[in-house]
Amino acid sequence: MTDMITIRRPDDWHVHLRDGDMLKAVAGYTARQFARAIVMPNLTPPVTTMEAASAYRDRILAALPEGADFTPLMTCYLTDGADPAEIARGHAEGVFTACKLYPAHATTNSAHGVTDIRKLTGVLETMQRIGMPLLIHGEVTDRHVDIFDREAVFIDTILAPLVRDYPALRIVLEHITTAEAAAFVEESGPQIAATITPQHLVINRNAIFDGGIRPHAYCLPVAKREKHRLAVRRAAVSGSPKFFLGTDSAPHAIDRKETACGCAGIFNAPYAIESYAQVFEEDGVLDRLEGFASEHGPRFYGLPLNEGTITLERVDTVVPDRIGDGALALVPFHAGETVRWQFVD
Ligand SMILES: NC(=O)N[C@@H](CC(=O)O)C(=O)O
Ligand SMILES: [Zn+2]
Ligand SMILES: [Zn+2]
Repeated sequence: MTDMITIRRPDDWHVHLRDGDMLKAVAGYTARQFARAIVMPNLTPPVTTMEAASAYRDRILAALPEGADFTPLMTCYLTDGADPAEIARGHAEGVFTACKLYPAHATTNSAHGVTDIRKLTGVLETMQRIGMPLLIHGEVTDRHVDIFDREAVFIDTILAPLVRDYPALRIVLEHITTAEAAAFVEESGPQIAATITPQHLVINRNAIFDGGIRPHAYCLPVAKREKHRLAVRRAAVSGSPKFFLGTDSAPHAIDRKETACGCAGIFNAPYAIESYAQVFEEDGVLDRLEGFASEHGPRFYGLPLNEGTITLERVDTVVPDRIGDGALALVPFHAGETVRWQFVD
């Protein structure tokens, strides 16, 4: 007897699809499992205008495999000079679903990010007024702050005051990694939510140093101590509508990962839903996977739930060491491991 689960088709509320040949190589993995995805704007140059976002959306649609049923939801990369009028117009015309705040130099391609949140006053007032979500990479960039503390310090010094100053602003704290982040979101009002990646449910910081340095386990925010993984995991499986699926799948070519100064990012798109399903099963709440993967996100964003379904079969699946060829070969999350589920369709 096979064991199957069928859930409403999920969405990915945080993904990096990249551009050019890499986009063509990875888009199909996300489009296969997810009906929609919030596409991160950290290209070079970043996506800061309606024109750039529309053109990028067209390139994504053109990169999809024949017959794919997938809607990219575009985001506007905030800079110090971001224009409230352009953002409001982009939102009204359905080009921008949300804006993305990268503190300058916090992560990959964030050099044009925001140097001081006070520069965004007009933008944040506008977003609050029109109900447009602000998505945040929540880490301070002060190099004197220990890298494992940068998320918690961001919450204390930037996010908590931001929530106080803009009490109706809808905020998603992206890819949370700490007990402090989970608690902050849980204790905030319904306008504050968080996305959670598969890797932050599965690995702690030991994985980055397991018998040697492991570049494919390195992403930002960096994985933390075990107690933080457990707290993030409790939040994900709790059934709270404030926590939802966002893979942060972030492909980088192997030679950019396996080098003296390797890029941050884990490519998890090919087995994303399997990875989440395994977590919910291990915690005895497979019945809550659908809420996390397919319901909490659209409800937060005020979008309709997807109509279709996906089916997963409980069958051991070996994740390959590499996916793709040549310069576009990538090492997926769980490479060489066995996951206990398989996405069927
Ligand atoms: N998560 C990562 O480690 N990397 C992301 C950027 C980001 O989401 O911070 C990337 O674009 O590579
Ligand atoms: Zn980020
Ligand atoms: Zn990301």
